[in-house]
Amino acid sequence: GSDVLSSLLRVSVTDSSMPEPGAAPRRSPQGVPYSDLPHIVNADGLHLFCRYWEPAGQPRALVFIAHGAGEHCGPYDEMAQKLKEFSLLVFAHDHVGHGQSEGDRMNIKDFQIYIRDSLQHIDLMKSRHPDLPVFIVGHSMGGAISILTACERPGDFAGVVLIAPLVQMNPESATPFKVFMAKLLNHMVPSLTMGSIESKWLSRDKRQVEAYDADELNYHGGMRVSFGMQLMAAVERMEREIPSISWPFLLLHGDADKLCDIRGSRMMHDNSPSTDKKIKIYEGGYHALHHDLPEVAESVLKELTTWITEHIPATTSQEAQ
Ligand SMILES: O=C1N[C@]2(CO1)C[C@H](C(=O)N1CCC(COc3ccc(F)cc3Cl)CC1)C2
Repeated sequence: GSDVLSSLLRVSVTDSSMPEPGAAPRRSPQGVPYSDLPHIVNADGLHLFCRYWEPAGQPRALVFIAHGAGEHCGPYDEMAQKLKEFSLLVFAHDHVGHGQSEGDRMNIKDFQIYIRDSLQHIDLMKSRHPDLPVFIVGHSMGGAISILTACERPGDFAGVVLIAPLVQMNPESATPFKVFMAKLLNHMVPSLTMGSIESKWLSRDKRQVEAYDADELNYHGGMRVSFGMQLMAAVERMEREIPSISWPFLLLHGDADKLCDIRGSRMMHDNSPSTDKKIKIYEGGYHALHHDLPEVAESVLKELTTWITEHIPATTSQEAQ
């Protein structure tokens, strides 16, 4: 009847890209309007907080930094500042559910979302600097994101630097019984949380461990079973991809790492067909090498800046000179 017609007429076609007039601005988990923060909006409409470190002169290359589980891209400021000194344009974002980005804290429906969002940000920066080579630097879970991102675009990256990447499960934490129980629990209570990341294993430098524990942008809660399953799925995906990895990479791993087993890095280095690959083992090094004892952190910065700058292709104009 006419009331149905009139109610239909009242339906306003809302254009999702334009906020409703008078709609409250989208705010970060810390309450800051995204209109005041550098950000991108991912394919699910979630706002991701971004950071950019732009060199003064012409940049020589783009470097995307992928942070790990439960942390955010802020702690990479020192590394990014160093890369900026070499005229590299560094950019990063807080992955969904991390730091100042939207999304359920340290949880993800599908690990592929991290890779899709990274490619969106990389493609955005490539569109702004079409002639620059692109590198990725990834730590821990961010290393897994970096590996799977480079595998999706095998010819697109001049190089990938992996700092203690998550490649294989820690055998102690992934005994067949524990994996079986995790899968069983995932069906029954996926939101059940397991233990949280033990910060004492992050670094031998207790000031770094204290900074991590005090950083409110880090997630200090327990790890959901469902999140652990996504990490396991990513590990299985990498196992399948490694035999076809042919892009250049640098692996840095501590042999006292208790969070991401060094065997994963050794396996990747030994089994990938890439002809341009390097692994550097830090004796006694803990997980977050870039935040380990000062001499280790310094060596990591030197290794990665040297490796990246040596992997910047000479531009045709230079060759012509
Ligand atoms: O400086 C830094 N580094 C950080 C924090 O701050 C460490 C953290 C990070 O990414 N990981 C450390 C923990 C690890 C747990 O792994 C699992 C747990 C349950 C499971 F079922 C399957 C897996 Cl694979 C994943 C990788 C980033």
